[in-house]
Amino acid sequence: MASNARSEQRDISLEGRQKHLLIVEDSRLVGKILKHLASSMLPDYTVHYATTYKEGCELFEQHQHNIFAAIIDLNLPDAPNGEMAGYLLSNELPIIVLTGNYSDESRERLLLLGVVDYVTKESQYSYEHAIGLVRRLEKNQSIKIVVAEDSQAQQMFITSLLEQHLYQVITANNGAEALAIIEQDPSINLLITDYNMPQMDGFELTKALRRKFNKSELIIIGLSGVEQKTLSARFIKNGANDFLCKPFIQEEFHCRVTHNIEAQEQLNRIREWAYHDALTNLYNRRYLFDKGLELHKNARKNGEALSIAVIDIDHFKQINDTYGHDVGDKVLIAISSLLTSSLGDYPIIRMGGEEFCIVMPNKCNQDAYDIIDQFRDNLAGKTIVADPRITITISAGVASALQQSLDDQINAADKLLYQAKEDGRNRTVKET
Ligand SMILES: Nc1nc2c(ncn2[C@@H]2O[C@H](COP(=O)(O)OP(=O)(O)OP(=O)(O)O)[C@@H](O)[C@H]2O)c(=O)[nH]1
Repeated sequence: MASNARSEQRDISLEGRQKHLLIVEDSRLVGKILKHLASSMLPDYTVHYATTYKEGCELFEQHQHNIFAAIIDLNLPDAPNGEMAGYLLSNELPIIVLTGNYSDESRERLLLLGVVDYVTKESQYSYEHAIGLVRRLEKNQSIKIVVAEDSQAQQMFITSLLEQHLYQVITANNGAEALAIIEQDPSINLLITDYNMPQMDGFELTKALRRKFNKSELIIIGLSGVEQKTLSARFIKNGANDFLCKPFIQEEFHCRVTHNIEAQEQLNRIREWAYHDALTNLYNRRYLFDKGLELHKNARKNGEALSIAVIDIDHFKQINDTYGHDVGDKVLIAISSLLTSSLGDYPIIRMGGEEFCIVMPNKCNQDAYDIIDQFRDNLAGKTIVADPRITITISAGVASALQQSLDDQINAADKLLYQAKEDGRNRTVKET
């Protein structure tokens, strides 16, 4: 097992840097298109623009500690043979090269040099692709990829391709090693695995991992040789997301890796939306009955404490009736942000209307009561919305008896909340 030294070095060196992009392009028109696209697609970046090799070098020297990547024209008036690319690559800067005309030789030369990608100046899409790659590189720095491959030459080749795109790479010499690495680090996003390996082959590894991680949690790309065509289908049937036949060309490799990572990101984004309440951005009921259920099951299985608190704003209808629904919404947003800043260690769910639920693993009834009642006490009398000035109080119920289902425990907390309302509001009621 060997984590990649160059990636680690780059990660550290980029930490705290501002986002600066260097563009070196002598055509005013192309430069204008790139600057325009950068301002809309990378609004958080400062763009330095040069039209010659000399200017490009000067700008790089001035801002090199902040420059993250460069998009450069291969042939500049004062550097017709790709000298700009050579200079920036010797300074370990990721570069995307623009070229006026494609040829197999120049493609080969550029990829050998170690550029991130080359883009032919053909259409608006080419320029969008170049700018989009900068954002991709930025995200790649936090993506961890395990390469399981017993051939040292193949392992080094795949690692170098991934490094060029700034991924964090961890290598394994066989399936058993890869399995141990991934089991220890659930933040690993992707595994690229060969089939033929000592100790544990690619299929066994894929099968073992699929018992623990589904396809959106861990992407698996299998590698198979041309002489073993059926391996690819078998990889998929054993749970791999995708496969690649060796030998592959670099573009094909990057396309497959990027495509799978972007699909995973898209899925995670959709899942995030599906789990969040649109007004307050707190979790919603769907989250409660997926993740909350898991927490509840685990607590029961391990004999650990888990408390459920249900909180409700007192006389919220009066706020709506007096000031209107918009002000009511402001109050809901304000209390959600207070809940997050005070109780953000626990999942906070908007159950609907002005009712919130907090799942508190490892908290017994008294501990959970103390935390929730402290929050209630701090809130009472505090101005929650400044204009018009609004103060609120809340009532809460805290249930911790785990013999019930999650649903039953929420109902029990709801009953205690009802009692708090009955007893005069602005109070917390726990189990007796
Ligand atoms: N502004 C706003 N109001 C909402 C929203 N969802 C529900 N409500 C309102 O919340 C109010 C809830 O009122 P009630 O259930 O009568 O409760 P309450 O006035 O808080 O009284 P108690 O809970 O008994 O103290 C109703 O007026 C709903 O229309 C929302 O998303 N935004």
